[in-house]
Amino acid sequence: MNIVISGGGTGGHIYPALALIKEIKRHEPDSRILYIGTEKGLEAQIIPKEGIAFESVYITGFKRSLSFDNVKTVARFLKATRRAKRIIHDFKPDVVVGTGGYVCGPVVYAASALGIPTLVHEQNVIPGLTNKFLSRYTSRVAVTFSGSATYFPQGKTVVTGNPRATEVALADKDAGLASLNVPEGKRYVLIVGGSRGARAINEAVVDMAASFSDYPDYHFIYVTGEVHYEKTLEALQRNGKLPTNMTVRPFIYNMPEVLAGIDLIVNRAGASFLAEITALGLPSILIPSPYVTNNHQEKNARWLEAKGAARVIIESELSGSAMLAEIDEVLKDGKRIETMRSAAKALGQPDAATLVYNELKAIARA
Ligand SMILES: CC(=O)N[C@H]1[C@@H](OP(=O)(O)OP(=O)(O)OC[C@H]2O[C@@H](n3ccc(=O)[nH]c3=O)[C@H](O)[C@@H]2O)O[C@H](CO)[C@@H](O)[C@@H]1O
Repeated sequence: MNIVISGGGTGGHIYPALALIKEIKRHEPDSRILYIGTEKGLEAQIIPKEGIAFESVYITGFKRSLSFDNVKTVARFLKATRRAKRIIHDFKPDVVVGTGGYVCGPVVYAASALGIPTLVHEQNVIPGLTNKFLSRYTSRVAVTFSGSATYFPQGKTVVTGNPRATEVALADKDAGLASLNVPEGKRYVLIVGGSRGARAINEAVVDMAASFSDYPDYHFIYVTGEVHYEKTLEALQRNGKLPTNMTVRPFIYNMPEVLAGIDLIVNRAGASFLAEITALGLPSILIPSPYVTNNHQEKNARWLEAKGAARVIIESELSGSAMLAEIDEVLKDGKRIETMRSAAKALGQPDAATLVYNELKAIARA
């Protein structure tokens, strides 16, 4: 099966695409894959690193409010669609897939105009604008949560889960910790602010890092986000020497393996991360981003909290000490952590990638 796949802007749209590519390759090692993204999105760094062919189109997102920029965006959309049509025509895929983010708009639209079967994958409970628009033209819509099926046309919408869940469930847990060079025999806490890092979480960590050494049984793995790395490291060092039970990284490229080895995650509440956490049955402390459409991260987080899988701290109530107290409260209570683990696991969908692959087989040109 030859596939063009598009998704981008942030990791939450790119990693499900990568997980799906891995699943396709697992079944069909000879399949040809082409990824279409934008030069500005994280995909331009991540995809070529994975050895996958990458082409780009130029496109920006629509503003939800009335704005002259939207006129320019329409012009860019038309131009990007023409370019996507040329790329797709030359590559001759059997199916075209979009995993969200505005770059999918021209790519999936171009494919359906060319009569090529298409599928979009939606990671969130509340769908993004691009997927909603595209769902009118696609052959299939694959959703992560049954609750979002109501936003899409009936008859072509299927509940599959997020393909990244499968990748994480198959990950080697010892390899992740070994790659970070962390000491053995600790309780491992990963602190991360989604795929791009989060200023509020970084401030809380800078504020509390000096106290990490009061918890020698814990090892803190802290991901700042690529663009925040230098400044955050400087701020940490300004507060004194880095504690020895702390590892700081700008980004982690082998996240599935790292997630498989840790005991607790402190994070935003992006949908792909949540699919990973639940596939593994990993307890979490979630600080939803208040800066997203329809406050959807808080809805994601409250869903896990209601099932007993996660604790939630609202950003306005976040401080270094609140975060550290919550981490310690979860980790020191063996019974609580077990309950959180099984509650998270019950929500996991580890066969998601296979379900999406089966849909692709069903619609692909013979
Ligand atoms: C601010 C914003 O608009 N956020 C959205 C974005 O989040 P964001 O891009 O942060 O996405 P998620 O938190 O859902 O997922 C991040 C992905 O990046 C990976 N990762 C992250 C950090 C790292 O160092 N290494 C790494 O590999 C994670 O394993 C995961 O697969 O897309 C998600 C959905 O798709 C949405 O739910 C989020 O609301």
